[in-house]
Amino acid sequence: MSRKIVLASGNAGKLREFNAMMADLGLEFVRQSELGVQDAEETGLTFVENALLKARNAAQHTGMPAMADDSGIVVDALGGAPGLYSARYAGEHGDDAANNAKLLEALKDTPEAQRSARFYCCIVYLRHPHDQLPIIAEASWEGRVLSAPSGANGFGYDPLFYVPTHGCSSAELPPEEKNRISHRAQALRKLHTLLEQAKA
Ligand SMILES: O=c1nc[nH]c2c1ncn2[C@H]1C[C@H](O)[C@@H](COP(=O)(O)OP(=O)(O)OP(=O)(O)O)O1
Ligand SMILES: [Mg+2]
Repeated sequence: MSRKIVLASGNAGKLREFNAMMADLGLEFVRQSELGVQDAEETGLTFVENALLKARNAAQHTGMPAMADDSGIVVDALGGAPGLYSARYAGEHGDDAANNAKLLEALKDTPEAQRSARFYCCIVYLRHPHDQLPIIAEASWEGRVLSAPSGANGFGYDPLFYVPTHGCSSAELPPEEKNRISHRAQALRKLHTLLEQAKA
């Protein structure tokens, strides 16, 4: 697959990670902001609906193949919250410090054994604006919420997400290791396999 893809995200952390991972997969993309595409309204009630809304918006505004990621942290003790609403959990969209503080507060009386959580990522790819057969890949990454932030890498909830397989937070992982094992890495690899199979 050779055509350039418009990446329908405004999240600098995600763009950094897609930049690193897509190069390795031979996928070439351009950020939607460089093409004047405004963010889509995320009015969906599921991750896949929101990812589809973002990808469709970018494809319709550019006429190009488009890819979008909708992701979040799903916390068992909070009935799956903040989940779909992770980016605006504390109210202001993208205020990572406020979102993390609110999550710590919400779990302040929750013992370690009940702080299980997962990052979830859904990626949608559209070949063109009218594509009726989107390619969809999803993955989750199991962990638990720490009681204090740790680490300076990554973005969003990484300082609070403990990765049991590595004994550290996802913000303490070297970026290349996170880009090998994360929900986003797993979902992108699945999408790439589906793209190859579909020769999209
Ligand atoms: O690897 C991750 N490490 C830490 N936090 C993460 C990760 N992956 C998603 N998250 C959090 C950030 C944000 O609070 C929400 C995504 O929300 P989400 O709507 O998909 O993205 P966004 O609005 O920041 O940018 P955009 O929609 O333009 O892609 O989940
Ligand atoms: Mg968003």
